[in-house]
Amino acid sequence: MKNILITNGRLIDPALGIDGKLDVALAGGKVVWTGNGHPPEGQWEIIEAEGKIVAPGFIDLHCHLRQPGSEHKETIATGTQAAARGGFTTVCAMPNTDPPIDNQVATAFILNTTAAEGAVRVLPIGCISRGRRGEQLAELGEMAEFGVIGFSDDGSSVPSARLLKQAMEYASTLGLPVLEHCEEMSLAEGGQVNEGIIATRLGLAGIPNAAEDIIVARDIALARLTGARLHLCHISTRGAVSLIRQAKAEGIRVSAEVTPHHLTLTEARCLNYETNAKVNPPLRTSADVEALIAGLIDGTIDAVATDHAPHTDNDKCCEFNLAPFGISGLETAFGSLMKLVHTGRVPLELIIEKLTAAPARIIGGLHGITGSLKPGDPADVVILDPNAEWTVDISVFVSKGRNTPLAGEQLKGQVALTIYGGKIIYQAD
Ligand SMILES: NC(=O)N[C@@H](CC(=O)O)C(=O)O
Ligand SMILES: [Zn+2]
Ligand SMILES: [Zn+2]
Repeated sequence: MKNILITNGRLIDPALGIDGKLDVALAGGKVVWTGNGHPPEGQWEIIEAEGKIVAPGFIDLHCHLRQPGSEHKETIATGTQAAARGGFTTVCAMPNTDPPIDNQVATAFILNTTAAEGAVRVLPIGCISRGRRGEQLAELGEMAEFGVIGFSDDGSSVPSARLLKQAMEYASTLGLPVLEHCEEMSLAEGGQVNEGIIATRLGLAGIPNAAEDIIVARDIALARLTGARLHLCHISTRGAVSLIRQAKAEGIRVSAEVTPHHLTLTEARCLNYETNAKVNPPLRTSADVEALIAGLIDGTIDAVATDHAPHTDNDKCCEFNLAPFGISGLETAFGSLMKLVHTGRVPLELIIEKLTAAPARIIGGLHGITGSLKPGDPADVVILDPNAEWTVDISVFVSKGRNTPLAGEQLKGQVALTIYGGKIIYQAD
């Protein structure tokens, strides 16, 4: 491995409060120095970053890698290559695979496969319930010993408040969060898109905001009761944002994430029965999008996570009703978030914080993840060109999932280079 010196870039490291022209030196898989002018003695491979931003490698709290069981949609190999292309050096894998990750052997499979084939670090999330069936608790303690960073039945909510309360009690003795997909089943059942005028025009059943708000409220009540850490996945409604804001003001241990698509797209994308815009939770209205942006800015929403949910062309090439939910998001995350920066809505430094320091805080220091570039930290770095314009070309996606409503779109802001453990793993052409 060559020693790398990244020079003349603008280093943004929100965990350390750094934003300035600083060089970064990497050796032995670690950051060894940041500073100006005089790097430590040695042989350096120079990476020129003039006009670019240098930041800690992005951390995705929520993605679907589909292995085991749906390797035709994605594998740990292809999903982590897509992560590298998106500037991510750590991704947390949701356990809704087949079989689900609900015990230590399955957890070990994810870690071993990653060690053999992964392009970036994969941190497993374990199921809350056995088989993700929502009936009995999974092997939470055993999975914790094997290194899961939290528990989730993502894909659905835990239907029983009693079971979730139990899960929270166990998770909090293990020091881990419960990550909830917020969707009240009886309200959401059969729903295809956001409930409202567009659903009516399309003749599709709707999923109302209340389906999310009800579970957010229930889960906050359980976090208040148990004192456990609750992390709310892919928040999409204005109601959820205000519930989380109140809960945080009360001192409840709740955190939340939002996806790039919920921050930048509305339900209007589903007109024309565009199945690549079919996602769970559904794309909502512009009033919801505004509330999500406000929540991101005021800290109500802690982090941005992709909820990368790859499906094959065949899966999505069908009647809207029959198409699976999900958007392939790793490769477009940064470019689409930059829309918020270029329109003056959100500062660039805040976007970087939501992709680095914030998710690192939620992971809580496990696996040595800091989301930062201080000497001694892993040499996980992303170099960004904030003004490069590019067209989303699904034919060059490295994810097997080409299911994005952004195909053909022009984005401004591109990942130029990704370094993982001191090695260059992606470089834009
Ligand atoms: N978000 C989605 O639309 N789909 C996810 C499941 C989920 O995150 O709930 C999937 O696994 O495909
Ligand atoms: Zn979900
Ligand atoms: Zn998900």
